[in-house]
Amino acid sequence: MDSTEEKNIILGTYQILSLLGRGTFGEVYKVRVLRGRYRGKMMALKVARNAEVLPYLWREVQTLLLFNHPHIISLQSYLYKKDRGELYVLYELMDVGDLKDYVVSNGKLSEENALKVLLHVAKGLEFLHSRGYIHGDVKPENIFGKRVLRDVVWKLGDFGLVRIRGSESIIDVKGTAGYIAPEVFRGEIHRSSDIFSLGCVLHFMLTGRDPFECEDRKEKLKRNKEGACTIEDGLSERIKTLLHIMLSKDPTKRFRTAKELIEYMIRERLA
Ligand SMILES: Nc1ncnc2c1ncn2[C@@H]1O[C@H](COP(=O)(O)OP(=O)(O)OP(=O)(O)O)[C@@H](O)[C@H]1O
Repeated sequence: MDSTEEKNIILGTYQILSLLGRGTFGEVYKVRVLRGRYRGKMMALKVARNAEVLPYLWREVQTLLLFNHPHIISLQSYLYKKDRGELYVLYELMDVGDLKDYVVSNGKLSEENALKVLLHVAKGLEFLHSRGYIHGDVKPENIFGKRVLRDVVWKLGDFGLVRIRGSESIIDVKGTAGYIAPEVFRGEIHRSSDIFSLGCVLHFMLTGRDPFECEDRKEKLKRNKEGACTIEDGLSERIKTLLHIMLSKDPTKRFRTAKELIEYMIRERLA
């Protein structure tokens, strides 16, 4: 560590203000940019050191560089320090944090708020889907909020498992139990697999639990593989109908893409 880093300055450019969190890649810091194009701005800097997961972060970097959308987290720049085996990635700061923490701290969302978040994320996904990409890891931890005036804008992040449609004949099962579409366990993935995961996110926002929740982890995984979800009682009929479509075991019975979901939401006055 050089002397500038001792003063909490990374690469002579980013002043660390706080630690936002730790993930499998390394740490994410809230930083103030001290020079260059973004001078004076607060941003999120990911410092990735774990060699095993670097390829996933590279995939995210390569994908995000191509994307510019109000509901997809934006990547400002990156730097690879080959000698140290470290990748530094600068993102826009999502000051509300992720949706998982948001629901855990604020409690379940009202239907109106949950539908608002759903629409924001669906718009980000629509952009991806229309370009032939599948996100592959839609879950509350990968959805981030940012305060804009008095409102919160929600964006899709974490593109480490992104895929181009049809690029792999057999796929590995990655993701988080509770949010994986059942066909993914059979080595199949479609854009509608993201719709299934987003349905699980909607269930989580409204009830505080994913639709496969149970004490026993093995049993939960089994239920997820079988697509045996339990939709909690107490939700309105229109939400239950929406969840039944999104969480359908058969991928062809779901919305095929996020565009179809948005069209349905508009038609049914859910958006
Ligand atoms: N742009 C951002 N703005 C604000 N907070 C962020 C941002 N990116 C990540 N974080 C926070 O930093 C922490 C670590 O995030 P990170 O994305 O590195 O985890 P991860 O390694 O991807 O997670 P996982 O281990 O599930 O893959 C999380 O708490 C997350 O909410």
